[in-house]
Amino acid sequence: MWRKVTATSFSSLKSSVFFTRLHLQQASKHNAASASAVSRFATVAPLQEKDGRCPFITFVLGGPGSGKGTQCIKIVETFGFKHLSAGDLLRREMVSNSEYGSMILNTIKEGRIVPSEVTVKLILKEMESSDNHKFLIDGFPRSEENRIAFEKISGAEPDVVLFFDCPEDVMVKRVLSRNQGRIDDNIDTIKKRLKVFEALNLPVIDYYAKKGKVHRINAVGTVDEIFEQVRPVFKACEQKALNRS
Ligand SMILES: Nc1ncnc2c1ncn2[C@@H]1O[C@H](COP(=O)(O)OP(=O)(O)OP(=O)(O)O)[C@@H](O)[C@H]1O
Ligand SMILES: Nc1ccn([C@H]2C[C@H](O)[C@@H](COP(=O)(O)O)O2)c(=O)n1
Ligand SMILES: [Mg+2]
Repeated sequence: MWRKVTATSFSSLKSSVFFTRLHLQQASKHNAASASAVSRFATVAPLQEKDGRCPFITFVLGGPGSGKGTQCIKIVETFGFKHLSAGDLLRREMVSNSEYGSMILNTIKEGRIVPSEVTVKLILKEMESSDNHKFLIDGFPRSEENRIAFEKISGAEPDVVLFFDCPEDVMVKRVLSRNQGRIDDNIDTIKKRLKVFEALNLPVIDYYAKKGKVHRINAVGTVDEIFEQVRPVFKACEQKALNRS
């Protein structure tokens, strides 16, 4: 069965090495927001077992341009996971005539984070409709609001958290040369995304680090060099993922 989890108080995070005054200000705003976001989820069902198996969940985290999507492609090829990029799901929703379209567009353009109510629904819908039971959830949770909403609604927590740790100058260079026509790949939005990453995403990584779930990957190097750090993480849990029941 799924492990049931409960939300964590922000006070337990205050001693973290990652924490700064900015984190705490942002975190308390998001803590208040998360309570109301979670209350709007009454219609979304918790994740269920499929064919007698519980999903094996990996959260893939790291700053903008740290190489999450690139490494996810290699993990899918090598280990047969289903890749769900929260950013891609939101971009797809944005262009699909959704009632949330303009809100998502403006939020992404501003480098901010879309309310969990929207993102968690999109992720859970994809998980429910997939035949796979091994998931890479890329770019999620981006904030404590995301994390708490996902854990409460799905009734699950990740088995593994990958953290692609990359210096800002490398991330900026990669994003500016990405050339995929993304509305947020410009220097002004990147600066905002980096601030949001530090203020809201590092606390999530810290939370899971304290639970012993984080595998830190040095994200500087060639794609293949980086994958050689990723490979043993999945090798080590291959049996666990296969035998999940
Ligand atoms: N190790 C690497 N060396 C050089 N370039 C890389 C490396 N990994 C990824 N890139 C390139 O950097 C850009 C950003 O990579 P990617 O899209 O995988 O990052 P991301 O973490 O998913 O970013 P975002 O959060 O903005 O979606 C892409 O153009 C990709 O081809
Ligand atoms: N959990 C998430 C993930 C993504 N977004 C928005 C904000 C991001 O800047 C944008 C692009 O995501 P990426 O492709 O870089 O992973 O999508 C969000 O609001 N919440
Ligand atoms: Mg990406």
